[in-house]
Amino acid sequence: MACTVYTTPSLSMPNPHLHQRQVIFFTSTKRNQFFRGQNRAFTVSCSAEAKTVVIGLAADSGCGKSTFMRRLTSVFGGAAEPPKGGNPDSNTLISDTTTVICLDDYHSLDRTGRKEKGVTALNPRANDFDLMYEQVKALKEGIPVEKPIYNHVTGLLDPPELIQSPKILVIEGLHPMFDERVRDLLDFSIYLDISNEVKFAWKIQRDMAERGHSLESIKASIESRKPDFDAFIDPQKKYADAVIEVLPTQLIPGDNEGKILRVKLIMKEGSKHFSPVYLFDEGSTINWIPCGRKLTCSYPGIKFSYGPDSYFSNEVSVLEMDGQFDRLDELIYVESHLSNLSTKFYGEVTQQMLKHSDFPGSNNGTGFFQTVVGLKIRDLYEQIVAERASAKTEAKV
Ligand SMILES: Nc1ncnc2c1ncn2[C@@H]1O[C@H](COP(=O)(O)OP(=O)(O)OP(=O)(O)O)[C@@H](O)[C@H]1O
Ligand SMILES: O=C(CO)[C@H](O)[C@H](O)COP(=O)(O)O
Repeated sequence: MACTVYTTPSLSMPNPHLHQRQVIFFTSTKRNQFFRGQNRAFTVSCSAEAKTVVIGLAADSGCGKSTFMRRLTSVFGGAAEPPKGGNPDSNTLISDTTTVICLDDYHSLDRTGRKEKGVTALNPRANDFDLMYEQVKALKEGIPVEKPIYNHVTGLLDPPELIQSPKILVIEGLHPMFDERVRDLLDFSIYLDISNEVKFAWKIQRDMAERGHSLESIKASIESRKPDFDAFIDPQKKYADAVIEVLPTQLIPGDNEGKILRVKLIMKEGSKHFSPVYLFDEGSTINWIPCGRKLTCSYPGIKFSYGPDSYFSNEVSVLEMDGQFDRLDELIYVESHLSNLSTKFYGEVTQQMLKHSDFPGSNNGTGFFQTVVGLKIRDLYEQIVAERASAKTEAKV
């Protein structure tokens, strides 16, 4: 961290007069403090450099954040695990390059507190945005923090855990783009926009099949969260650099089963370090049905679309896939028609998809576009690192 040190000639002086400045590298976490040394007083004033690349991932609960995180960390290599020897109910996942923190840890009200006050976890009143901002900022500047833990098993706030500043920090949860101060710390932001019909289908699949909840309780839970979801979570999508929107298919008229999906990757134009992926010809409007000799498709087939559009008054490029793959190895045919994928070798998207074929959404646009966004994030990270390295070299010359 680069800091300016102001020194005084002697401690005996009233109102220390700052007369000397020099820039040093200071590793203490004690910033902007007044220190007394041997016959000298020091005031350390730091304008800390960003060290960590910060990514925000917003979505409602049960909308695929964990799955997306697993795909992202896999792109960087290495497995993501909870902090070693820590709280077994920690929500944090750490790999060699990335640390994923769950913003549920900034709930200021525990489950009982929320019940007493009649607010949901989606309501800003149930969350501590000041602490979220302070800690994300500190981590971005390379300073470790003691982050609280929200325990989803007990519904209580557990003692904090120590989080070291990683190369890439992902903040995932309900509100990564809600608070302007936190939003400004993000180098890239993603919103997973799951339509109500699909969210319902996924919730039924998980909460009924895997958690034994009744259909009525799932419906009631979705309904009770909806007003706060509409007020506080959904509006964040206008800030996202990339939105993955998941809708029911249009290939089967009237389908509301939520099994075959139409998925849009909405990519903001002009975001720093991010250039949208395109199909065939950048900026053109394209409809493509790739089924035939090179891609096996069963009913109802696969349709891709690509083109420019406007999203909350921002210029965007939209890539859409409706339908699902029968054979994942044939995805290479689709991949070879896409450009600007930021892959390191031919077929890397297909390789990633095959590696995680057991993850939800691997046969459709959800898994495909999550993988593509993961590769774009790796590219963004590498660009930022390269820029910093060249800035340092220039500063030395
Ligand atoms: N792409 C997908 N296709 C089909 N189902 C999916 C997909 N992504 C997620 N799901 C379903 O939603 C469930 C939740 O996914 P995941 O754990 O990734 O979401 P989450 O947002 O992290 O959830 P939570 O916040 O509740 O922990 C999965 O178990 C699966 O049933
Ligand atoms: O929306 C959520 C974020 O994932 C959860 O509902 C919120 O964190 C409260 O958790 P719990 O239901 O375990 O008390």
